[in-house]
This record gives sequence, C-alpha cells and structure tokens, in this order.
Amino acid sequence: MTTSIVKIENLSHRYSLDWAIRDINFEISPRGVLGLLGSNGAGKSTTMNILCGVLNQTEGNVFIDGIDTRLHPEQAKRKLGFLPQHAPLHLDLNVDEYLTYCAHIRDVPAKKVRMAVAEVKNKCGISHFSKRLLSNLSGGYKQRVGIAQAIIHHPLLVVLDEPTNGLDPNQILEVRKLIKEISEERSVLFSTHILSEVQATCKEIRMIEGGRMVFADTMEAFNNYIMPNSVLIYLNNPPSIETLSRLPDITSAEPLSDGGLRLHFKGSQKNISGMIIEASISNGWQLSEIMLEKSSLDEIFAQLSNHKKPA
Ligand SMILES: Nc1ncnc2c1ncn2[C@@H]1O[C@H](COP(=O)(O)OP(=O)(O)OP(=O)(O)O)[C@@H](O)[C@H]1O
Repeated sequence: MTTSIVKIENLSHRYSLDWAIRDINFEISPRGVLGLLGSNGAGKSTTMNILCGVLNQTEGNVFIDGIDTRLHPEQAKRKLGFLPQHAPLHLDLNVDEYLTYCAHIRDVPAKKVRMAVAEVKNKCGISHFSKRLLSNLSGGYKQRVGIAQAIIHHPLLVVLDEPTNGLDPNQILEVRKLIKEISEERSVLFSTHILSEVQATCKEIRMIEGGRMVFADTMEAFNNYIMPNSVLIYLNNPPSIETLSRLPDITSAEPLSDGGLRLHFKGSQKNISGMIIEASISNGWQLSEIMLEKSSLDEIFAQLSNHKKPA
C-alpha cells in the first residue's frame, strides 16, 4: 500500500473491565473497498465507532488523512461519512427533507445543498422516492438513504457497518453494486460477518476475531489461504487406511461414520481429484463419489486465530 488515508495504530478499547479490541493496526488506501470481517462480537463496530469518532479509544491512535482523530476530532470527521449498524434515519421525514438536513449538519454550503441532495439521490437510485416518508421505504431503500447521507459531503472515506444486514438477496446485490460504485471515487470500509460478502465486494480484507486482528492481506491471498485441504471420497471396494495414506500428497486418511473416507492432502487441490480417480481405477477401488471439503467460516476463524493471535 503506497499512500493511505487512514492509519490505525495499536488501537485497543476496553468497556469497563473487558478488552473489546486489542492492538489493532491497519491502513486504508484512498480508493476501493476494504472489508472488515469478523464474527458477532469480534470487535468490528468498536473499531468503526472509534475510527468515526463516536467512541474514544482506551489506547492507540487513529489518523484520517494525517489528522489525529483524538486531537482534532472535528477536522477528522469532515473527511469521513458513516453509516452505523443502526442507520440514523428520522423516519418521520421524507427523503428530500432528511438528506437536506444531513447536508446542513455536514456543513455543505447553503447554495450547494439542493445540488448535493440531487446528486446523492441520483447516485443511490432513490430520486423517484424524493417525497416518500422514510418510514414507508423498504429495508433496501432505507439502506440506500443511509449510504446517501454518508456521502453527501464528498468524504474521502465512507465507513459502513454491516450495510447489508437484514436485506433480502436482491437488495444485497443492489447495495453491493452501490458500494462498488461509491468506492471508485473514494475509500470504503465495510464490515460484515458473512465471508461471501467480502469475497464479492473487496480487494483487501482485514479479519478480526476476539478483538485481535487475525488476517490482513488481499482477498486473493485470503482465498488461497482457505483453499480446501481435505477431500471426501466414497469407495465401494476400499483399500486399507494405510494404503490411502501412502498415496502421493496425501498426509492422512480417516474413516467416517457414513462409510466415506476423508483424505487430508498437501499442495494444490488441482491435481488431487485426478490422482485419486486414477488410483481408484487402476486398483479397482470403485470410486462412487468425490468432493473437496470447504472450511466453514468458524473453522477459518479458529485456524487464523490459533495461527496469528499474539500471546
Ligand atoms: N457498550 C458496550 N459495553 C460493554 N461491552 C460492549 C459494548 N459494546 C460492545 N461490547 C462488547 O465488546 C465486544 C465487541 O463488540 P462489537 O460490537 O465491537 O463487535 P462486532 O464485531 O461489531 O459484533 P456484532 O456484529 O455482533 O455487532 C463484544 O464482546 C461486545 O459484547
């Protein structure tokens, strides 16, 4: 990462006695979507709330465009837009009234408010609902209004806390598309506990678990990391476990209660199925089923936590 618009250094936060996050470090580049992945209670909202100046950290520093958020909170907050987990919508206002109000509190010059409102409505696809009361919008459209208020003052960084939570599959796709569009002009940090969400949207990923950063790299590196390393097979005429364990690249084999066998392998998954099929044919094992096993998010969290968590 060459330049960054956000720098988070040794960030820790304690609610009363318990540490919610501990020693979090990362930077955010000026364009694109960075995904903050973590299970419920991992510390995503705490991190985002501190970044956005809603919460004061116990330890560590946050710089937005070089501005220390603790020393100059107002200046720092001008650089960012925030959609918290519970969108701060005034349900008794209509879309125009609400966005006009947001433009004013975000110090958009009075002469430019109408234009700014029209621009974000257009960008977020809500122009046709200008006079609709927020209380009468669907979940997906409420979320679009929430995103519109976060970008109305042209911030460098937009922080979205679980923006697709509670939406139906179509709404999720639409909000993802909107997030990608927004990230063409600025940086977007968004959090989720759903792995496929970051896989679909982000180039970079930061993963926290139990308040600690357990993974920080590109989505590509993450996908490589979570490549399957076991395969399930069903053989009508199976050999002994020892024979299977001696196959090339197979590190161990275990019998399953349903009659299947799990083979753990090292190296690339690409050649493994071919090798097993060939071995089955030449030895008459009668392979009836073969499938690569994918790790669940829980397993990935556990693996990464054990691997990277500082003592
Ligand atoms: N106001 C609070 N007082 C005490 N503990 C809190 C408070 N807010 C959060 N916590 C605790 O801090 C930890 C991190 O919570 P946080 O909300 O940051 O996680 P999260 O990853 O955003 O989870 P979720 O997706 O469920 O919102 C959790 O153990 C949570 O119970």
